[in-house]
Amino acid sequence: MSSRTNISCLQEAKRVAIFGGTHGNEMSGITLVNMWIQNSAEIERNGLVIKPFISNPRAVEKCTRYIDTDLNRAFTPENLSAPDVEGLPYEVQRAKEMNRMFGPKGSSDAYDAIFDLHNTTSNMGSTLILESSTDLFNLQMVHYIKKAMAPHTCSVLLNEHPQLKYSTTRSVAKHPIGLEVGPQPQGVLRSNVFEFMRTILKHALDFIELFNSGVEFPPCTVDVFRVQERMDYPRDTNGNITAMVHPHLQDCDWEPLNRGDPMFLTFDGRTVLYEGANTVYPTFINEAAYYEKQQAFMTTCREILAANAIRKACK
Ligand SMILES: CC(=O)N[C@@H](CC(=O)O)C(=O)O
Ligand SMILES: [Zn+2]
Repeated sequence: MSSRTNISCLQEAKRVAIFGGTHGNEMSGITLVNMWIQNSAEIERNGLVIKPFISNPRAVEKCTRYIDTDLNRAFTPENLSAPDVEGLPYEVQRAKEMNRMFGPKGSSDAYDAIFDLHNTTSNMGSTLILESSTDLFNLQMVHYIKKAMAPHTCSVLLNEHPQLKYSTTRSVAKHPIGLEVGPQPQGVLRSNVFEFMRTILKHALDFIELFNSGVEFPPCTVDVFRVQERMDYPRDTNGNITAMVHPHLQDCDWEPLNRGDPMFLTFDGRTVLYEGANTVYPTFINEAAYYEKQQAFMTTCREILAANAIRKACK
């Protein structure tokens, strides 16, 4: 069998957007994107159109996650097809506007790749977020980035969960990639987090430039953490939180949580144990933005995805 048999030929990626300020209090992406809007030399690549863009300028101005509703949940088919009437929530208007600029979502006119820059208050380190296990272009790209970032770890979170997947800002692109770097408090810029995000993006753009130049990427595997379940805080009958993330779990993102391990510490000093049968890998532990979403952390399971070799399709 010829070695060419398993090469997937994919379309060139010509138009790329970099979103910062999808959440107006996540300062690394906001600062990087504003910097690149001023001077784009650092993100320019041969044959690529790259658009740095502030997704939610009103939220950025107020340094708040959103004005009316979470922009990173707003790119639903219902919202995107809603008529342009007065009085729509600001983020729904903005989603429709961005869908016209970078989409339409799901169409051949959509941008090829969108990098959406986020920060977390959790101790997740550098994380790439994927929405599909079958997007070969993205799998090859995250493989390239992980290798380039070594010896630093870059984790991959895969959210394909039928109920827990949400309609992200980046989802208007053919290849949506989230960057999630932490820990960084909301409204705060930390130089280490800023520099990690900047370096990941550099490698990502290098990958796209190489791909477009005709380089072939051999088959690879990618270790991912697949979203499994959302875990809420313990609550009383009125719905008020009655416990904190246990000190043994706090900051232990991506580390195994086994049956019988401490999970929460109630205000009156009781330890609540994890009772699931299988080992899971928690992430987004004690993320500030998720209190309103009734989520203390998310469980994931480890999985190894395989990707075909890829190269640019000949026209
Ligand atoms: C802390 C935070 O904002 N995380 C992002 C994750 C993502 O982009 O998928 C969000 O919930 O929208
Ligand atoms: Zn965010």
